[in-house]
Amino acid sequence: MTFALGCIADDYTGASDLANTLAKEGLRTVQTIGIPSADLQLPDVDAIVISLKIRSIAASEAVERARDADKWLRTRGAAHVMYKICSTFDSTDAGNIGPVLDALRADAGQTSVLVTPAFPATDRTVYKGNLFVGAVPLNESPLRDHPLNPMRDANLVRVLARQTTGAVGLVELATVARGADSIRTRLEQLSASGTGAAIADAVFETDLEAIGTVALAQRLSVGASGLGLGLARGLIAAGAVRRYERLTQAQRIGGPAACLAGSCSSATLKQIARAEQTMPVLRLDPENLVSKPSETLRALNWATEHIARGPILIASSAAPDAVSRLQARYGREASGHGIEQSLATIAEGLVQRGVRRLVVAGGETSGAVVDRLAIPAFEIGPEIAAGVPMLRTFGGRYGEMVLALKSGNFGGEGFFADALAIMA
Ligand SMILES: Nc1ncnc2c1ncn2[C@@H]1O[C@H](COP(=O)(O)OP(=O)(O)OP(=O)(O)O)[C@@H](O)[C@H]1O
Ligand SMILES: O=C(O)[C@@H](O)C(=O)CO
Repeated sequence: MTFALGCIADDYTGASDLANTLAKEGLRTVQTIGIPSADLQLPDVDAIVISLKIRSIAASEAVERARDADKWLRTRGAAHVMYKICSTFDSTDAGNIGPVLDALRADAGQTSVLVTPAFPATDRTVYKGNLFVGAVPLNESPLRDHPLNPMRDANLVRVLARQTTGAVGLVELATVARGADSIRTRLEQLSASGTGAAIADAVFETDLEAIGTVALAQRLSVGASGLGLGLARGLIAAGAVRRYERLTQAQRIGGPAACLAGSCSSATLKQIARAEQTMPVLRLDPENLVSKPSETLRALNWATEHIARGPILIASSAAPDAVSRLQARYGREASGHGIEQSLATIAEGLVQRGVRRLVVAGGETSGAVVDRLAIPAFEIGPEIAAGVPMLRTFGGRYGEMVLALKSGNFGGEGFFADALAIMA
């Protein structure tokens, strides 16, 4: 097996977002869940995206898993590995972006690593090291109330410096806008002064193309899907990969369809409210989900009543004040993990009742669901919304299924209906 680009994603929705971008840019791409087992026959591809679930676990464990994935990719010939993080830089002062970056950088024998979460397609831009979500700095966006990693500082040089052992520098937009040579020169300066990570400003796709070109000459880069776009265009421009036309039509799979939401992002809350106008929606009791196993049974009984008549949505999602109250009572990790596992149990019950089309909202939630269903890999289908492709399972115990794993903040208000329309 040979491929041009190896990627490691810190969560599953992030992985499908990156896989979507690479496929859209013309790279034949497969998304694997964890390191592929020896007996999984992967198709011929240009890019492999290994999905890990390491965004919110202990830093030492995240480092170990990322290093194993990196080793797997390198021993199969990956000259460049991109570590995919969230476009809203989801992390805490304890990690995990910094510790993973430090470890992969040391393994790659590289001095300075380019880092950018910019992703213009979803309005994430970086200027003077500050991350903007739409028109506002990260700390003024809804991410300031994220249930697991509240983002209260928009300055990524500062944010990353608190997580890494090395110094953090900046490649300013004026430098990026002058093109690849100018970025390379700045990176060499930062490297010479021993700077371990360089946050790169980027506002437009042309900025990411220039950053991608420079990154490809190195062994490691860190960023969100915008960086993936830059790397993909760089590979095609260099003739390392021939552009492939992605499928824009999904093959029909049919059968019952369901949506599950564990994301509490403001985008997902609006999408659930909109879905209530078009499909039956069950709002779970989050307190019962954490403390009483019977809540999952209630959900599955409700689903059994409705599923034959059309798609349904089951959600644990709640507004920030309700999330805070639950966390104060049960702890942030215990409530998050408890709800994820309950939603995974509901997903498994739905699939056992014949569901083969499943939409999941939320990165951690998607991770728990996909793990419970023991899906080994996905082929990348048509795009549903920016950053969200339709995924077709590759192998696995339930046969062929289609899924959409939606990052919490992605998609328009009609996302659930949009996804179901494509996953016909
Ligand atoms: N009502 C609730 N109260 C407290 N926590 C909740 C509630 N509903 C869901 N959660 C937890 O909130 C977390 C949401 O994280 P998740 O990654 O699934 O969504 P997200 O952060 O919006 O998505 P992404 O990571 O893709 O941006 C999960 O741990 C989930 O179990
Ligand atoms: O980059 C993003 O914003 C998403 O792919 C993601 O990682 C959210 O979990």
